[in-house]
Amino acid sequence: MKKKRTTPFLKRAADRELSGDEQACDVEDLERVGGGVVALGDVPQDGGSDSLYRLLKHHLPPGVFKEASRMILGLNNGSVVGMLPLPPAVMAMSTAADFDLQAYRFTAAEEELRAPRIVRIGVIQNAIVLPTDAPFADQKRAIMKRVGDLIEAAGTAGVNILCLQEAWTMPFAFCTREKTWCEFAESAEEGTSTKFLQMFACKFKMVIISPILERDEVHGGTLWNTAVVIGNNGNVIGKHRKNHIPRVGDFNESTYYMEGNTGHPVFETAYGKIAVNICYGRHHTLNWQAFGMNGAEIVFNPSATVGDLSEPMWPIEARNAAIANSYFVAAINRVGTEVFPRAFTSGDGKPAHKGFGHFYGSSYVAAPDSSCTPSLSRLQDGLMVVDADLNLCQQVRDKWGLRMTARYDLYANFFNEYTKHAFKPQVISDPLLHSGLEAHSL
Ligand SMILES: NC(=O)NCCC(=O)O
Repeated sequence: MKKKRTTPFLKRAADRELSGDEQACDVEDLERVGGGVVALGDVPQDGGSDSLYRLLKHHLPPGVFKEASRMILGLNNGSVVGMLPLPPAVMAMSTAADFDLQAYRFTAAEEELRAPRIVRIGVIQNAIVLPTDAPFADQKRAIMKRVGDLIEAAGTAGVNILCLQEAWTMPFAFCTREKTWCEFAESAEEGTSTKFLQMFACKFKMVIISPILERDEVHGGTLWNTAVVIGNNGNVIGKHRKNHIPRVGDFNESTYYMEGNTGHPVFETAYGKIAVNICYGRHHTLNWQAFGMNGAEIVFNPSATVGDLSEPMWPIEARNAAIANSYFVAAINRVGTEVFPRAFTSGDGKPAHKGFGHFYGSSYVAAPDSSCTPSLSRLQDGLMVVDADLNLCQQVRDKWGLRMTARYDLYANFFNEYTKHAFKPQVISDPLLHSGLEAHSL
């Protein structure tokens, strides 16, 4: 019997020498996919298939799959998105700890005056470990242990900048509106998760973005949805608080915290200029744009979102932001199904329920030239490692001129008018609509 492998393809890819033009998608064993196929219209009870990419690989003839993947992922610097070989030790870690491991590389054209600026990006997606009715301290400790194992793998893979998922230290309990979950909040600067990650940042000389539920003791213990940015020397460089708070479906986050007050900071790190657009902010194009205007070269989008609500949007929005703003985007979503002890409702007519639905993982990285990696598993914890030559940002800006043609003054004026109470929409009506003349009489 064939041995089941849950993290199939990049482990093997990294085992062998890759030719320069090798496709990023040479998947051979897709056992999970075959088992997870559902008929159109069915709602999968188990989270469904492992990934669209593996589904296609499994069902298409190889030549058709190659062409389909070129069309889906696009071309990076004129070639298919390349695979990145990883040290065998990292692959061994993914086997031992059973997480999806994928690695790719985005190149840029060689320049005469600038050396390549290659940064190794890592993203981690994970499920909670213990049931949500376990003691909070145990839940948090178990998540930190699990994520610690994944961070070790990222560090061993030589990741320079690592981002975790939104509110990574806790279940995404904001659906419940119960205040007991506020206990998971901690100080951005002094909290246990920050101290925990500072250790890894020092050990691996790695910048780490840590999205947590923040308690701001200085301002009356208020709560925020915050990303803490830890520098490669273990210092806290700064933090960003989520700008746009969802009020959709079971995402009852506005019960807990307010819209952020930190603007659109870009953090200049040893490895490049980075920013964090937290989850629901990805639906707001101006949010993406402001980070770009402040000079971000990579924007991370740590998220927590579920299938019914957003899965069709997921592959589009972060990728579109990378294209529209000529920077790299790393989109990270948690994985698994979280069930809470007490049923809740969200005022949408649905019966009281205890679950949020399936967090579909599918983390990926998109490049400014519209190319994109495949996604991590929809079902499994995962680490994606991506080399990105940041020179690509300026090259794409020079090619497409999107900043130059943006007409910011036009829009500044428009927004200025729009935000006035007396704003009148610029609508030019067909005079015949209100003239009493019927269309058929013309
Ligand atoms: N965490 C969060 O903001 N989720 C909102 C749902 C979504 O943006 O898909």
